[in-house]
Amino acid sequence: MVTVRAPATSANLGSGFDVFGAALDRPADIVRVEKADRTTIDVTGYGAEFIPEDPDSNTVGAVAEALDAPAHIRIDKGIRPSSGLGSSGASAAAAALALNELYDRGLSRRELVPIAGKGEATVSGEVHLDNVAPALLGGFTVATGRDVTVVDADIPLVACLPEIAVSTRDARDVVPAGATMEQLIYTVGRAATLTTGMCRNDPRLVGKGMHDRLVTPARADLIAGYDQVREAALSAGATGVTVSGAGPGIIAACYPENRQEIASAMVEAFKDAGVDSRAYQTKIGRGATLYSE
Ligand SMILES: Nc1ncnc2c1ncn2[C@@H]1O[C@H](COP(=O)(O)OP(=O)(O)O)[C@@H](O)[C@H]1O
Ligand SMILES: N[C@@H](CCOP(=O)(O)O)C(=O)O
Repeated sequence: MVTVRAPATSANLGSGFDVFGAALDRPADIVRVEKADRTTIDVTGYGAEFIPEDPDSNTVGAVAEALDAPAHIRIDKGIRPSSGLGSSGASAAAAALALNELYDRGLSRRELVPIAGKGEATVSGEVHLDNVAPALLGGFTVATGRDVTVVDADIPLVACLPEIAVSTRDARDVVPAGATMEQLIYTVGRAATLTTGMCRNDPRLVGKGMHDRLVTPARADLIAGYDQVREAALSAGATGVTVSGAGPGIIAACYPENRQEIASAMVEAFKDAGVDSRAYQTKIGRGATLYSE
């Protein structure tokens, strides 16, 4: 049996749609695999009742098929599905690493990124590697085509998850079809600022670089209370706040001393908007961890 813990991830980080991603220290999914004649899946944990166990519909099924690695796969969800915290991608990344080990396929973590991406695409509709790359490789990742650059950044974060479900597939439908030159110049400036901040471990630059005028406004409209929660986090000391992945999670960058206050402020602001939520005080963390038995 092989067991893997794969972390939640926050994709886009505002200015890096479909490119930027960050592994979060917590929460995480745990995936256990055992060899079998055909693939079967059991799901337990947070939101398990909303996750299909049919291999054709669960992200881990396509991974097992791509690796020609049939297995009994047990998924213990620590990351709620339809969260914007890379829940479906975390299971796919964990399964890729676990099955590669179980069947001794000898692929590197980088080689597993597109395989896990195939699994994730079964639910989101299109391949985007900005969840599975950080889930496998850790840190802050820049995924362009098959090239992934990793920065082992150390940035404190708060991820606040409201009791609203937004599927990545639906949230991709509201992405604008094009951009003006002015919007492109703004986005490049912010993305470069964010990347510099990650390389320097500078929460101020990371927060500044999270601002986005292109994709985020349309997605924010799908999250009740977004503007109030963003304002509350900024007032409590966040250096930047944006939609996490496709939402409804909201991610804030900060200095360590403000993290607790920001988490409370975000939960309070959601409550004022009539929405229950849960805040994770976290930071950029490592990629999936492998445990063999
Ligand atoms: N292993 C899995 N973990 C989480 N969600 C899964 C899994 N397999 C299939 N799904 C489906 O994927 C959808 C959630 O994925 P997605 O919309 O991309 O959100 P998230 O940001 O949580 O990854 C849900 O419809 C869920 O049922
Ligand atoms: N780049 C994707 C990321 C989706 O992340 P998720 O955590 O919501 O699955 C997108 O923005 O659609």
